[in-house]
Amino acid sequence: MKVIVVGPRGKMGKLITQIAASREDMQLVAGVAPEGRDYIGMDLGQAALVGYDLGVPVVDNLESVIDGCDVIIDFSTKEMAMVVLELARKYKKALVCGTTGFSEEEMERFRAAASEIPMLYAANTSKLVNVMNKLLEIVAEKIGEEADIEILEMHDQWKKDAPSGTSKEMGEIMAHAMGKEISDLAVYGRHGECPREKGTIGYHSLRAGNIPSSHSVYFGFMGERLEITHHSYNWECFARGACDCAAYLADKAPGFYTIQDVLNL
Ligand SMILES: NC(=O)C1=CN([C@@H]2O[C@H](COP(=O)(O)OP(=O)(O)OC[C@H]3O[C@@H](n4cnc5c(N)ncnc54)[C@H](OP(=O)(O)O)[C@@H]3O)[C@@H](O)[C@H]2O)C=CC1
Ligand SMILES: O=C(O)C1=N[C@H](C(=O)O)C[C@H](O)C1
Repeated sequence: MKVIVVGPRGKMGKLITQIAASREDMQLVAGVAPEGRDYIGMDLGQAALVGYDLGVPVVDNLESVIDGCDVIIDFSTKEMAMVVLELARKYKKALVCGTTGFSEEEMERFRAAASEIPMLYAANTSKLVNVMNKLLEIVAEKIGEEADIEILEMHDQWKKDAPSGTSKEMGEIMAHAMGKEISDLAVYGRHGECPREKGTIGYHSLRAGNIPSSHSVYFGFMGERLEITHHSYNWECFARGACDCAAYLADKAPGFYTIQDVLNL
């Protein structure tokens, strides 16, 4: 499978390139970086600290290399992800997007593209986070309406979006398990009525140091609480998941695929 990585110098892009380079079922064909960077033209293996040359370049124009790939893996910015999406559609290439921070209208553009290309969007590509999502679905369905539900996420100081894509997805999963829409349940920060209506979902975001990612969901009752938590120690679990998603698309027809399809959850 021939792979292009967008943002190969980023925290995720670097690891994705390193993992793809180590896989026998993947061949890297280029990395795509923003215009003007001093690593444009460098060998992708050097730019992404793979440790050896890959014999393919980092370029600043996806369109100049897109013909040579089967799949594009994008973990960049929400602006660049939209450019990548339109080019993937134009050239009929499979796309894995793990970038976060999109509006509902932008998410709809990913879903619409699925009629033309194999499209996999995943706000979190860790296996254990997606197992956690299954647990949240069960708990919210059983006791969500009676609980004070709080989502607390922590990330590094550089993360641009808040709440995280994962916590937004967790909120949606719990709302649907309660037969509701998240837009009717979401409360951002500790504002508004006190105590809050049961079953509403509070979002809290912390940004500190180099924390890779932590998500906790608290279900508060009187006299007891249930906490479900995932911690990642680095970004490797997400990068491995991203490569698994790309491999999953190898023989797929156009359609909207999810990480649950990949993990068979
Ligand atoms: N789905 C998941 O499981 C995960 C998702 N993410 C999401 O992935 C995204 C990236 O995260 P992270 O790696 O931490 O961020 P970084 O800021 O470390 O990396 C982003 C990369 O995108 C590159 N970039 C920016 N603009 C362009 C452009 N126009 N063309 C090409 N490349 C561009 C940057 O280039 P340069 O370095 O030159 O500035 C940078 O290398 C975020 O939205 C994050 O939330 C993160 C982890 C896991
Ligand atoms: O930016 C990150 O680091 C992460 N972003 C994703 C998100 O917004 O949920 C996934 C994971 O939490 C790491």
